[in-house]
Amino acid sequence: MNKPIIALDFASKEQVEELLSRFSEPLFVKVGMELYFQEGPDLIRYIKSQGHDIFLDLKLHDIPNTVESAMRGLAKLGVDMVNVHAAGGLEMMRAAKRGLAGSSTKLIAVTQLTSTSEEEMHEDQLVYVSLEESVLHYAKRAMQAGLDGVVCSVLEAEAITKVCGPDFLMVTPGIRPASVSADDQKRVATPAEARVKGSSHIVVGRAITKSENPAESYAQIAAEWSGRS
Ligand SMILES: O=c1ccn([C@@H]2O[C@H](COP(=O)(O)O)[C@@H](O)[C@H]2O)c(=O)[nH]1
Repeated sequence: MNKPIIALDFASKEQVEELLSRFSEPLFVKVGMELYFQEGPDLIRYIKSQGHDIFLDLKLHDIPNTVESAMRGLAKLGVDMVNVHAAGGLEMMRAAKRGLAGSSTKLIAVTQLTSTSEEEMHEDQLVYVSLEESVLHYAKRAMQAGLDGVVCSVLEAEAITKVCGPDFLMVTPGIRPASVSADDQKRVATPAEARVKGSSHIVVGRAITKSENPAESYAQIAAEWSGRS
């Protein structure tokens, strides 16, 4: 069972240090735009030096040439996972993969953000299929482009496994233990539901980072995710 990925949605290295100081074991953490745009590659090197795995969640979405060059730069950071938006298209995803050639960094594609409801997808994107159909379409395109998996919600995980097989990564944010508010997330599930539906990884931010006791919340979520509680 993969470790829960903790979303370090902070604005400074000091906040990261404070959070990490509460843990004694190696973690899998996610660095997103907020933190990376403030602290940059030095922070990635710092987190690596502390022995943690990193998902660098920058969600690239641009023309193929730009994405390929950007990925060439990110490959040098030695992070464990990076991503693009599948909406950038097949050629862009292939270019992203070329940019990572020679590195062991996993490449995944965001399908539909977990903060998007079906109604919003219709209104904002003028995509008039079901949300699951749209996510499945993007998952198939990501697989066709040779990516390692997708970012999706737990609600689509079973359908993706049927089409893309059990080895295709399904990294699922929108994870909320039963007692925690959904906030801006629309497609949410508990850690136990994620295990049952076949997520390969869960991403958890506020349920840990805003908790009174982050280490305890992490331990509870990890236990539920692995089926130990
Ligand atoms: O579809 C997506 C893609 C990425 N995210 C990111 O995951 C975390 C979730 O944080 P919570 O506090 O647990 O809601 C956050 O960093 C998002 O940028 C996502 O939520 N949905």
